[in-house]
Amino acid sequence: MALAVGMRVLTRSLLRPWVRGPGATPGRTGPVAGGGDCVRCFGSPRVLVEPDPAAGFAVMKMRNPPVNSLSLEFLTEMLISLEKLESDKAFHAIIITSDCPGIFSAGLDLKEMCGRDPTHYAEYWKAVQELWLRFYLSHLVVISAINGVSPAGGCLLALSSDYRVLADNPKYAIGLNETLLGIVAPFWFKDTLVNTVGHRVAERALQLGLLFPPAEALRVGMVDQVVPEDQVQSAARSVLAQWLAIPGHARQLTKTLMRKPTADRLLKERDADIQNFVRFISRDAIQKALRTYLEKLKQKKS
Ligand SMILES: CC/C=C\C/C=C\C/C=C\CC/C=C/CC(=O)SCCNC(=O)CCNC(=O)[C@H](O)C(C)(C)COP(=O)(O)OP(=O)(O)OC[C@H]1O[C@@H](n2cnc3c(N)ncnc32)[C@H](O)[C@@H]1OP(=O)(O)O
Repeated sequence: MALAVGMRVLTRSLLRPWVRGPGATPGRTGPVAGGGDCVRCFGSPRVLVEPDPAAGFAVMKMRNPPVNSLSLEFLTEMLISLEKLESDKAFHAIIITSDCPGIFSAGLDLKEMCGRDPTHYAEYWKAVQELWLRFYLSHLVVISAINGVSPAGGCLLALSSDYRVLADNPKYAIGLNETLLGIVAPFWFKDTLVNTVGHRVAERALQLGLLFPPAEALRVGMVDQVVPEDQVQSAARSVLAQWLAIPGHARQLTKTLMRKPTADRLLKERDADIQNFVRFISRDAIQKALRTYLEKLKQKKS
């Protein structure tokens, strides 16, 4: 309910034409980060959408610095942008990438799961479920251009796309590292990983909280392609052409056929999953583990 209200407010206030570049004003064309002109960018403070309707796709850039952690507001803004693109017949695909150098996404925002009350945890988890369901089942082709590190929820986001291109940088590790934080990846994170890399690789990766550097990620099938860092966006665009050449209805029905059973598992027990999360995350031991982890991240700097 709160999410629905929040989304209505955000839709009204945030989804206006958005033009990037020094001195750019809304409604005008301006330069964009990757070069070239942004004809009609739109979006919200944390999500920049660069549409190319003539080519049938849009680039969705995450920009929630410093690390694109998936806060409630950020999740909501991503959902709204995705819904807007899905409801526009001009778009058949999106490329999701990051505007934060070196970071695709640091995953779920630990501050949303630490020191808050059960109502907040429930609202937050519902938004996490919603984003996964929308991306995982989207009728659009979703390509991840992974231009940075992507642990846990960042990895889940990438795994929810149809194809993953990862920049070849040893720092850009990807994986579901929840156990390293003393928490447990829920069954639908696990199912998404199993569907991608198979049961044995997933079992080992999940228990050990493995974060795979690019070559390893490619070897186990966690990503589909590893390319030099400066070619991630162009590689994503090239592969998109192949996906868009397939008759859309046939591809979409096939995607549904492959993914619906996994999504249905969550859809059937959404409320129970929320309650389970709230119970788990509220435990003193889990709260302590998360605080300690956040503290370690801070200490790493000093
Ligand atoms: C029986 C039970 C069964 C089932 C259980 C039921 C339910 C399931 C329960 C729980 C599941 C919950 C699932 C969670 C999934 C997640 O996504 S958890 C998040 C995991 N993420 C990480 O581990 C990444 C942590 N971050 C990093 O490793 C580094 O920050 C990173 C490599 C991304 C970048 O490094 P660097 O560039 O050096 O930046 P800093 O480390 O200095 O970070 C900058 C500031 O950002 C803050 N920060 C980093 N990550 C997060 C985050 N995920 N959330 C919030 N904040 C984050 C960091 O603290 C710094 O803040 P500061 O500037 O110090 O204020």
